[in-house]
Amino acid sequence: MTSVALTIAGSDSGGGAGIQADLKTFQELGVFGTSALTAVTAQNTLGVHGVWPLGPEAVRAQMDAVFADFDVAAVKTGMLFSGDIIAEVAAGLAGAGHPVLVVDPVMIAKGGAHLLREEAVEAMREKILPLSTVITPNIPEAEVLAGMMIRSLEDMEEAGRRLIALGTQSVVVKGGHLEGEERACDLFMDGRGERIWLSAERIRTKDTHGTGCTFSAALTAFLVAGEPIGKSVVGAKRFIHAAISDGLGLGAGHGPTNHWAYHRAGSALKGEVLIDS
Ligand SMILES: Nc1ncnc2c1ncn2[C@@H]1O[C@H](COP(=O)(O)OP(=O)(O)O)[C@@H](O)[C@H]1O
Ligand SMILES: Cc1ncc(COP(=O)(O)O)c(N)n1
Repeated sequence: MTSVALTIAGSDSGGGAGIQADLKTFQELGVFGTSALTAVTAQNTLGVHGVWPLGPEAVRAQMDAVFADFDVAAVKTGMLFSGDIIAEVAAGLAGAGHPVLVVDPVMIAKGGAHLLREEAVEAMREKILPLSTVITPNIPEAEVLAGMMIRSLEDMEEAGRRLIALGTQSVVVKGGHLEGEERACDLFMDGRGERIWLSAERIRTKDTHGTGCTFSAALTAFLVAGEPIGKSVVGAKRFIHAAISDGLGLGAGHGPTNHWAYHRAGSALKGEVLIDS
């Protein structure tokens, strides 16, 4: 049977992040993607040029329409923008019987634009985190949610523990932004003590627009395919590593990653990601 996932996120007109990255990634991994838009952004590789949020009732109506007609195996959230939208998304997820939920707590775009209002951080912490199967913050997002600075791999572990204490079942702290680390290291932890460090060569490229969206969409797709969470995280890391390695060179700024690189790379990817559990 065809598996269905729902992404609740913002639109990136540049096609590298947001809803567009999620749907492309779902498609590549054999999952049928549905979507609930939270906002439209006018965006390209040079930055975010405008943000137009939808009303919370429009977000909820999209979710309800999808849930009413499809058997949704997992939901992914990206840009949620405001406390009002978050409250409606949380209510919509409860109405759908709390499906498997991957939360990418998108806050600030690489160019500095706010994709989550500051007033909404508390709602993210209190209303969305406790519903999540896994949350995938980058370093600045983990710092805000866990309330601490992250300067080292040890700090990533402490932030992971704090996020689990806030109610998520598991967490991937993504280390792409960790200054001074030679490899791109991410940490998976769950509430039962499982811990996996994933690392891959840090690629020297400016084309990293949408890496977080693409990683969490791939994680969602592997979960939908029935993989256990640890294997899904490894699969997502391989997917994003291929997408960053095989760049497309599009646009004059921070270009998108290559969403079809994973299939082109095939089994050659196996050795690219080191796993330490
Ligand atoms: N230059 C890079 N080379 C290899 N992997 C990277 C690079 N930058 C980011 N990654 C990986 O891409 C994923 C998302 O990265 P990160 O930059 O931490 O999140 P975000 O895109 O949300 O800011 C992580 O798995 C991270 O390790
Ligand atoms: C609509 C939208 N959603 C999310 C991001 C974050 O992108 P990144 O994954 O590079 O942090 C973005 N730039 N635009």
